Amino acid sequence: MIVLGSDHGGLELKNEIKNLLDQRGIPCEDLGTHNGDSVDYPDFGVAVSRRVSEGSAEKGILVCSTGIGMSIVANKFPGVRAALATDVFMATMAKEHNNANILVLGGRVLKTELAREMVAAWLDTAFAAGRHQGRLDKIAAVERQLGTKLS
Ligand SMILES: O=C(CO)[C@H](O)[C@H](O)[C@H](O)COP(=O)(O)O
Repeated sequence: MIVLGSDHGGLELKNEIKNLLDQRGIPCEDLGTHNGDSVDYPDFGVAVSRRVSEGSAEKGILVCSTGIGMSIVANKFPGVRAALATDVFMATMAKEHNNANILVLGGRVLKTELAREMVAAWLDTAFAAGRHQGRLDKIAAVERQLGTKLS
């Protein structure tokens, strides 16, 4: 299950991504926003990140105008590794090296076709593990030390 979220600045691209997931037969749930009214990106970033952090969704995709705000929000959540990507190489590395469980995109940054290629690259790439797992373990250790908790 992939959960999707956007603000008004990411709505159009999020809808395109939902089409891509539907075409590929990948189950997804759109947690909003559902229309073009101005909203606050943290509300939707939290909704998606909470689901991934709790484990009720395996992955998430977040879109705001730039992707920056959504990245800031998502990476507050324990166990979330949210990656803001702007090209196919970054989207690929986000999975291969970082095992990112949330991909973050900028709706006012990316052309639709590029974004679709990026999502496909992120989905189709395998985590390389090995030395990269050790680095993720260090991030998880920092999270435990800082005592981040969901409330
Ligand atoms: O990109 C964003 C945050 O990083 C959000 O999409 C904001 O909405 C963006 O800052 C644009 O805001 P506006 O209210 O549409 O002017």
